[in-house]
Amino acid sequence: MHRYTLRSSVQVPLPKPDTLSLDLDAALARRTSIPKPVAKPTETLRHIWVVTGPAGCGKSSVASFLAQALELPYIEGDDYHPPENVKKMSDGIPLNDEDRWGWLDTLRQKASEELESGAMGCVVTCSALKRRYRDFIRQVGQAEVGIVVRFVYLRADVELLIQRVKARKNHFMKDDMVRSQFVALEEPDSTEPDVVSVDVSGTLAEVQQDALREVETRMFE
Ligand SMILES: Nc1ncnc2c1ncn2[C@@H]1O[C@H](COP(=O)(O)OP(=O)(O)O)[C@@H](O)[C@H]1O
Ligand SMILES: O=C(O)[C@H](O)[C@@H](O)[C@H](O)[C@H](O)COP(=O)(O)O
Repeated sequence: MHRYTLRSSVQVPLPKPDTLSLDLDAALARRTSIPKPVAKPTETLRHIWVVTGPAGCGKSSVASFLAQALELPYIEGDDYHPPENVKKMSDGIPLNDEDRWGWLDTLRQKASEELESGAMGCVVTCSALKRRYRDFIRQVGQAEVGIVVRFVYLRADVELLIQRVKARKNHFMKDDMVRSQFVALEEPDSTEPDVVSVDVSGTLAEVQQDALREVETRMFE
């Protein structure tokens, strides 16, 4: 488990009145034995980790793992689509920009709310297929000091994701939608340095560990 805290939680027990000593040496020794918290400037940063990529790339499977490992709240993007979007996707019709803006806005609001209510960060799933969608989510970090938005892009080829979505049960998004996701996709490149890219062709356990390693590396940058 990994925790990152805003302030040092070092607890120094106060001596009870009857054990107070007037011996100066002992008092000094006691003082110098108190560990001083080491303040890292980045400890005040709180991250919104947005796990992105086309349908079937493993957003939910990886993000829920990250949230658990990092002890952060988890926001499942698919839970916040309005019914019209779910109906459209269930009918095999890809969403367009207009369908997505309200949903993206809801997700970034939910993420901000988690931080406002005291969370040290949160993990969100959102396909965020296009650069402008990612830029829209980035605005949360630009609006407030101490909040950092970072993206984990789960990278795979289309055929692999068709297979994975085909095998997935009980989801409104079916495999016939995967190609349209790749048509819409604008893969992040080096012009988006806040994106970490993780190859998802390995087993789920491998991908989860790779993603966690990448996130941990950047947590205190
Ligand atoms: N690395 C992986 N290897 C094998 N199966 C995977 C892997 N990642 C995810 N899956 C499976 O693929 C399906 C899609 O994963 P999911 O997490 O729902 O993706 P997304 O949320 O991006 O649509 C699920 O059935 C999941 O169990
Ligand atoms: O689990 C999935 O299959 C995907 O997450 C899927 O539900 C969809 O990608 C998005 O929720 C929104 O749709 P767009 O990707 O078209 O924006």
